This record gives sequence, structure tokens and C-alpha cells, in this order.
Amino acid sequence: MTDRENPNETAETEVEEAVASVEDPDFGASVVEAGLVTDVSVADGVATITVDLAGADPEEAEEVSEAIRRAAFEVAGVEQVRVEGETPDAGGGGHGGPAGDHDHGGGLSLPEVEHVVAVGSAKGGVGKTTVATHLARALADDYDVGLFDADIHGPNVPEMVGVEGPVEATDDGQAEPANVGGMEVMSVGLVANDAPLAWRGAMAHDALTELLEDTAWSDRDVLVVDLPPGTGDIALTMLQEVPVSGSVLVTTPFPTSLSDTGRSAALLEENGVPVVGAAVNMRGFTCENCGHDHDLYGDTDPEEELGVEVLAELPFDRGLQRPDADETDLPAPVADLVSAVTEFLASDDAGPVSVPDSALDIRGLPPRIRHEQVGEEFRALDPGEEFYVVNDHDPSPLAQMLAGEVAEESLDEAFDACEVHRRAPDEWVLEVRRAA
Ligand SMILES: Nc1ncnc2c1ncn2[C@@H]1O[C@H](COP(=O)(O)OP(=O)(O)OP(=O)(O)O)[C@@H](O)[C@H]1O
Repeated sequence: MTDRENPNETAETEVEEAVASVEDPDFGASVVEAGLVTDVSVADGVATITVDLAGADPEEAEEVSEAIRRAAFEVAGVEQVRVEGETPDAGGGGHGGPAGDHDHGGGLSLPEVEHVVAVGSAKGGVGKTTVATHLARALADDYDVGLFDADIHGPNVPEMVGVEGPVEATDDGQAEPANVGGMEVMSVGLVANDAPLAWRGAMAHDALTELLEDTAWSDRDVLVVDLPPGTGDIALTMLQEVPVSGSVLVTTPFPTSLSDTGRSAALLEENGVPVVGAAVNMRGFTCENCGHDHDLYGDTDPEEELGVEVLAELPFDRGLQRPDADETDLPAPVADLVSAVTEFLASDDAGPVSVPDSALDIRGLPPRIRHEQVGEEFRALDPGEEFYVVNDHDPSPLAQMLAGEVAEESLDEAFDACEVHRRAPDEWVLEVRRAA
């Protein structure tokens, strides 16, 4: 540290003084003295004022936020004002911080992970772990990959990849993942055997998400998560809390497995979990003696039954029962799956699992303030510049508002790109690029 003055210090003092002129309606004192303003910062002409209005009446909170904004705008050099923090609308749990830190307001924080791909199945024993481990191992040829075994009922991943627990703890108390040829692996089956009670009943979900979050992952391009079977309780909650880029469903071609998996796909989509498609496992087998192909479950049409794309069809083949660590040529169906997942991750559909720190997080702000802040920042954009807004519900109407009211244009004229992504039930991202 040097003694040099913070170049923004003067601006911050001025903004604080301006904001201090706003009165707390309950006590008639300055909002600063009343402790309703918890932080003021100014950088590049953007003043960010953090407030704690969780205890205020919603209407009053809206008025105070608006008065604070207007006061800050009066300060010379301030071009944009952000009011962030806790308001009554946020239910006491505001989301004021930057959106880029993967904090999902009750969700999981996985700052080291670029993309999470969840592998799940509506039924047990259909080959979910087999598919998840093949996928992770094959992706690890080109990417930094993590594999998390969230299957508390049958944590088979360690056996599939040939590692044993218990894993060690790092100096700061995190669980050190096992390293399998550069791929990092963590499993319920790798934690000490003397703590299994937490893995049952109501506590299982908390214990599982804690293990995922408290694993000392290095920077990972992709984290493959092997989910517990079913899409009830643990699996669905897990999917809602983890910032999942895409999920892969595993099914056999058996009719009931297909109909259950189709329902699971619909449920996931309804809950904002993107479904990349399905891997149909044990599609048929080639007899070692007669050399003929046999269909194990009859002639079903998985794609029609599932309502999602079939990414790969894996035969019943003992050679597929575990991935080969030294494999140079991927089995064809595994290669199909990997290329479908890779293509998805490179597409816009995978969404911004990480959004930039500059994103405007309007969750928890009173509605009028939300619209004003979004409009103001959009007006300040240069042509071709990108803009991210994080909201707690579908921000599509905001895009309409920006195009119509702010730019007085149609959506196509206003934006070169306009995407809505749902990262978690209460975390939606609007990503627009202003027309060049
Ligand atoms: N394509 C395949 N060919 C041959 N055997 C397979 C294939 N897929 C899975 N198996 C075998 O079927 C069994 C169940 O597979 P797996 O453990 O992957 O299923 P799962 O859906 O993860 O099960 P669980 O619900 O218990 O977690 C394993 O013994 C596995 O080796």
C-alpha cells in the first residue's frame, strides 16, 4: 500500500454528502446517520450506493432509493448511479453484490467452474454413472474437467475411475479432490466413512451441496455432476442450486423408462434447467457368438417419446462398463455424446454461467428503480457494447422496455443480440448487445 490518495475519494465524499441530505422518513434523520446507507463507491463515473432498507415499508423504501439516486446524480462527474442492497422486496435477503461471483442468493458458489453439466436419470441402474464417467473422461482430453459424484445412494464413481478415499483436507479445511490423470474427482464415497449419517434424509441435500462447494477444485472448464437417480427431492433441488449450463438425461429404450425420462425432461425445463438431450443406453447388443445385433427392449422411438434430442445411443457392451484411462480412440457413441455436449457448451444456449462483474444486478430493488437503472445504463452504452442485467424473474419485458421506451425501436433494431438465460430459479440474466 502507498500513501497515494484514492483518485475516487473526493467523488465518494461528495456523493456521500449528497446522499446524506436524504432523510430517513421514520426518524427524520439523514439516511447516512440512520445507517441505511452502508457503502458508497465511485469508479469511472459510476456511483454505487449500497443500502440496507430491509426493515422499511416497501413504498418508503422505493421513495428513499429514488431520493438517494437523484441526490447522487447531482454530483459533478457522476454519470450513472446504482442503488444496490437489501430492500423489503428482497425478503430480507438482498442480492446487492456483483453478479459475477456465482452467488445465487441461497444457491451454490462455484467460482472455479466455467460450466456445469449434470447427468441424471429418471430411474436407477440405467447407466447414469457409466455415461457421466465416460463423458468426463473424454472431455478431459481437451478441457480441465472435474467429476462430482452426487449419487448418495450409489457413489460408484470412485470405483469406475479407480480411486479410493478418504480424501485429505487442505490447510483451509476444504476437501482435496482425487486426481485421475488431471481430472479432479470428488464423491460422497471418497469422504470419511465415519460421517455417513448426514447423507440420509433431510440433511442429505445440505451435506451434498456443502461437499460440492467445499471441494478445493482448481479452475475447471467443465464440471460433470453425476446426480442421484430420479428428479425428485435431492436431484431437483441440487439442479436448482447449482448453476447448471446443461443437463444430460440417461435412459434405456424400455417404454416406461422413456416415458419417465420424458416427464423428467419436461420438469427440468419447467424449472429452468437447460436439457441438452438424452443418452439412450443399452440400445441393443451384438452377440459375441452369432455376431447378430439384438434389440433388448423392442423397437421404440426414443426421440418421439422423450421430446428431447437423442445425443447418443450406447449398445450393451462390456467394453463400455468403465472408461479406459489410456483410451486413444473413443467408442463411437461416447464420441457422439462428447461432440454434442461440446457443441452445446460453445453455444449461446449454455448461457453465461459467469456474468461479468459489471453486470447490473437489480434483484431486490423496488420495481420503479429497476426500470430507471436499467434504462439509464442502456442509454449510456456505446453501439456494439454488451450489457448484462441480473433479475430475480424473467427479464424479457425489460428487453421490450429498453427497445420500445428507451431506444424507441423494435427489438431487432435496438439489439444486435438479445438473450435471456436462467441460471437459478431466482437468477435470470438478460444479455443484450446494443446495435452497432
Ligand atoms: N452400455 C452398457 N453396457 C454394459 N453394461 C453397462 C452399460 N451401461 C451400464 N452398464 C452396467 O450397468 C450397471 C449400472 O450402471 P450404472 O452404475 O452406470 O447405472 P446408474 O444409473 O448410475 O445406477 P445407480 O442408479 O445405481 O446410480 C453397471 O454394472 C454398469 O457397468
